[in-house]
Amino acid sequence: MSEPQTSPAGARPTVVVDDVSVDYTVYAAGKRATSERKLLRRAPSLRQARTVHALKGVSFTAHEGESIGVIGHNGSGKSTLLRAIAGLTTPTRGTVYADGRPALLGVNAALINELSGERNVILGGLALGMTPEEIRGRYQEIVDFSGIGEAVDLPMKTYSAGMGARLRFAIAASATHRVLLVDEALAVGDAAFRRRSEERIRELRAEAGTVFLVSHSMGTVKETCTRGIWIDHGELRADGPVLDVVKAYEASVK
Ligand SMILES: Nc1ncnc2c1ncn2[C@@H]1O[C@H](COP(=O)(O)OP(=O)(O)OP(=O)(O)O)[C@@H](O)[C@H]1O
Repeated sequence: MSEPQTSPAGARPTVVVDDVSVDYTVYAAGKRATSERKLLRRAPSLRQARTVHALKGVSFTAHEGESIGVIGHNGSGKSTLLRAIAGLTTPTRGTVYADGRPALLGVNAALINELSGERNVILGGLALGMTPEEIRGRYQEIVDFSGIGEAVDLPMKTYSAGMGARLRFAIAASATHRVLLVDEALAVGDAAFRRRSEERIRELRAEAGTVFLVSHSMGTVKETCTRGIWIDHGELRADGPVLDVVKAYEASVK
């Protein structure tokens, strides 16, 4: 079960995670050292600094056409793994090799709250490397996918959390990525939106990309993914066919 998944016949590797560890330094009272200023402000309590080993020597290879569900309990290191693959977090040790620029689409994707949904579709599309023509061509499709309707003309700050997250997902899923990283985005929508998202993930996989999905919903993972990766306290606990990995994980939390 913990042996690495053998590659699908002839499929090209898209992501190689080679012995990756990520450490975070956490300061007194659980404050995170996110900026130099914060660090200086907290200087008197530096001696209370503590290291969190968020990922510990994780290795695996992903291939084109795979859809990989990343599962594990809260704080086990799943988001950190996705951020490392996207190049947003630098591993303390080890290396990530990736095909193209993996796109991380999560409920946190940076859009501007003061701007309308429409402006944000353009902004998000440009950030994902689409040309203005491509964005114009896909605009209606993105808005329809998000299901936010006429609210697209209103500033994003007037949206509910679910509406904002759906629009972010719709923008990011509209581009064709070689490697797409989805962090819990599917948890935010209603049943109809979830169905559209799952369908889109299947399409992206069929386009020979690789999809990583972090989710606490084992149903979604089983329906959407071919392979499971279980991260437990920062370590790769299991890697294999999705049904086997989900079963082992569920057995461990009972
Ligand atoms: N920027 C940061 N600074 C300090 N510690 C962090 C930071 N980001 C994450 N951590 C810590 O690293 C560990 C792994 O966090 P991570 O967010 O990767 O877990 P997760 O599996 O995605 O959790 P969840 O399921 O709750 O979203 C946790 O202990 C978390 O508190």
